[in-house]
Amino acid sequence: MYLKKCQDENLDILQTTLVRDLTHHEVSPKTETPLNQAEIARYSRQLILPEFGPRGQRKLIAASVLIVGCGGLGCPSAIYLAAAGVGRLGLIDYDVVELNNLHRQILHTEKRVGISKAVSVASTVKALNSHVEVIPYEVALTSDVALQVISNYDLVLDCTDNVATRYLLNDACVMANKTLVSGSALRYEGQLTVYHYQGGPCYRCIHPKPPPPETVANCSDGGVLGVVPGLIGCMQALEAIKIISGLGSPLSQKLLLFDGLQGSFRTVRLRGNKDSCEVCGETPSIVKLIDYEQFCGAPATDKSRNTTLLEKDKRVTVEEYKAIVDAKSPYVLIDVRLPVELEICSLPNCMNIPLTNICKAESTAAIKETLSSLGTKKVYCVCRRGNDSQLAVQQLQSALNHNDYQIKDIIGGLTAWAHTIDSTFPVY
Ligand SMILES: Nc1ncnc2c1ncn2[C@@H]1O[C@H](COP(=O)(O)OP(=O)(O)OP(=O)(O)O)[C@@H](O)[C@H]1O
Ligand SMILES: [Zn+2]
Repeated sequence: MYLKKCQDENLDILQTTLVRDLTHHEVSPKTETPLNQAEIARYSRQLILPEFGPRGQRKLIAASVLIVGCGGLGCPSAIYLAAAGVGRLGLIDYDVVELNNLHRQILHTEKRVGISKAVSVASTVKALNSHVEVIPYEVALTSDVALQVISNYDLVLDCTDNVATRYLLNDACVMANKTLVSGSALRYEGQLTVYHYQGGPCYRCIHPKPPPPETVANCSDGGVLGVVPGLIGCMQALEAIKIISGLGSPLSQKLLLFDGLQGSFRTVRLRGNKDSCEVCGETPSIVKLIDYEQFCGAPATDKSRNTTLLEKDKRVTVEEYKAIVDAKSPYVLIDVRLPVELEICSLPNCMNIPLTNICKAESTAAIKETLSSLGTKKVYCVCRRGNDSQLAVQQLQSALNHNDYQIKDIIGGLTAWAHTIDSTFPVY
C-alpha cells in the first residue's frame, strides 16, 4: 500500500517507500558486530555508562520492538527508542491524526491532520535517527494478524487505549513468547508494568475477567493532561531498553503508579504467575486468539459510540430543537454535562444539572420551580454527544413522577448542533 500524499516535507522520507505488509521479517543479529565510528560518536553519552556500555548498545541495535498504538503513549516510546538506537521499530495504528491529538501525541504535526498516525510517527522517528529501520503498519491489530506481526519482533509495547486490544496483545504475546510492556494514562494518572517477562505474570493472571464496559473511562470522555502519557510512554521506552540490554530490574510483577497531581511515583507488588491462568497457566484453555470484542463486550477502540435508549417520541433532532427555539414558546433546557464542560461551550438559557445529580431532590425541585415559573411542562435534555441526555430523560421521567411533563433529549447533543445547525459552535 502506498502512502497518502501529504504537504509535509518531512513525510518525503517515506513517500517513496512502501508501508510493509504484515509478514515483513528481517532478522539481522548484530550483537557481535563491533560499533562503527558513527555509532560510537552518536551514542557516546550512553556508551560510557558502565552497566550499559558498547555491549548494551549492540543489543539495542540488534533488537526489534513493536509499538502498538501511535498516540499519547506510542509517540514518546517511539522517539526515545529510536533516539537510543533500537535497530528496528514496527509502528501499528489504523487511525489518522486529529487536531485534538496534538496536545499529547507530539510526533504528529498540524500539517499531518488526516494522515496515518503510523506513517506520521515513522516519519518523525526517521528524521531523528535515519539508522533505525522503521516499519509503519496502517492497520488495526486484530486476532487475524496479531501473531503474524508480533512474531517478527523481540519485544512488544502496548500503547493502546482499549481493553479488547489489551487482552488480544496479552494473549498473542504469551502465545508468541514475547514480553509485553504495558502502559496506560488517564486524567492526571498513569500506570506501567511488564507482562510475561521471564516467568512473570501476564495480564490475565492479574485480570482474568474484563471489567464491565460501562466502568471503563477513556481520554475522550474523561480527559488527559498531555504530559502524563508523555511520562508513561518515556518509561515504557526505558523498560524496553532495560529488557533488551539486560539493565536493572524490569517492572515485572510490579505496577508503577504515577499521580501527576501529587507528583508521586509508587510501585506496588503484583501477584506472580497464576498456575490456573487461562493463557499462561499450566493447562491453558485459550490456545488460539479469540474474538476479544465479544469477550470484553466492548469494541477495540475508545471512540465513543452513540446508543439509542429512548423511543422516538422521547427525542428531538437538532433541527426540531432549532424550530422550538425559534418558535419562542417556553420550555426548559437542561444541560447534563459537568460544569467545566459548560465553560467550554453551551447553548443559551440552559440549566446545568450534571447527570449524576439529576435525581437529587434539590435538582427536581429546581426543575419543577422553573417549569412552573415559565408556565410550561416541556423539558429538553442535552449533553455532548447524545448518550447522557437519554439517561437523564429516563431518570427524570421517574424522578419527576408526573405524566404531564414532556421530557425529551436532543439527538446527537451539542456535537450534532455544531455539525448541523451552527458551524461556529465549538466541538470538543
Ligand atoms: N487494535 C489496535 N490496533 C492498532 N491501533 C490501535 C488499536 N487499538 C488502539 N489503537 C490506537 O492506539 C492509540 C491510542 O492513542 P490514545 O490513547 O492517545 O488515544 P486516541 O484514540 O488517539 O485519542 P482520543 O481517545 O482522545 O480520541 C490510538 O491512536 C488508536 O488508534
Ligand atoms: Zn497469565
